[in-house]
Amino acid sequence: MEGCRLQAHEIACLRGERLLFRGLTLGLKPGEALQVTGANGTGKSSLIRILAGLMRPTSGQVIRRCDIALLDERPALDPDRPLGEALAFWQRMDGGEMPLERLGLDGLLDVPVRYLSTGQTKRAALARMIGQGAPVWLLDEPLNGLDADAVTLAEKLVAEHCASGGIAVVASHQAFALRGMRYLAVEDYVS
Ligand SMILES: Nc1ncnc2c1ncn2[C@@H]1O[C@H](COP(=O)(O)OP(=O)(O)OP(=O)(O)O)[C@@H](O)[C@H]1O
Repeated sequence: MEGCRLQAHEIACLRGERLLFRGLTLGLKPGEALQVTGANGTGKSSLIRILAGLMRPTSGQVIRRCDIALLDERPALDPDRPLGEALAFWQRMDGGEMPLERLGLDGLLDVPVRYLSTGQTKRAALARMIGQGAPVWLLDEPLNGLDADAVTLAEKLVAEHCASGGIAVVASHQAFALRGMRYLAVEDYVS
């Protein structure tokens, strides 16, 4: 993860008729974490999608010098398959280990994905993201639907990722406890 970098230089995002932000610059090195804050609709998810390479910035440049894993509201798990099979599909593709027991998923492997609760689905999405083994984690509202214990676990998993040289960007209007976290308020980049 040593040469890994995630940088955005003077990026702007126009969606429809609305300029969400402009002149936004950020840079993250191994071990660093950033929380993107802002009220609903200010552009947190849009920024995450731009950093992930799923959307082009209207202007400016993004530099990604390593693999990226994205966690958002779409877990990309086949709703008709049992959770174990849906995760095994990604494990074959990605090759990494998923901490199923730690995430409390080991007892749910026979349950079809569509029957999982909101929090269980989020924990499954976390497992999938971890299994990707990517140095950069982009997490869009990772705490939505999690109970207090699962919130603490998610914070711990991100802390461990950064402690081992990973990079994390967390977009959330909720508090995310992480020592050394930096903050970027999208509203500061509204024209
Ligand atoms: N495809 C689109 N075309 C036009 N406008 C869009 C599109 N997708 C999102 N928007 C608008 O862009 C704005 C920012 O959306 P975004 O999802 O990035 O905000 P957010 O800060 O993540 O919000 P929330 O906290 O509610 O998740 C919103 O006003 C939204 O309606």
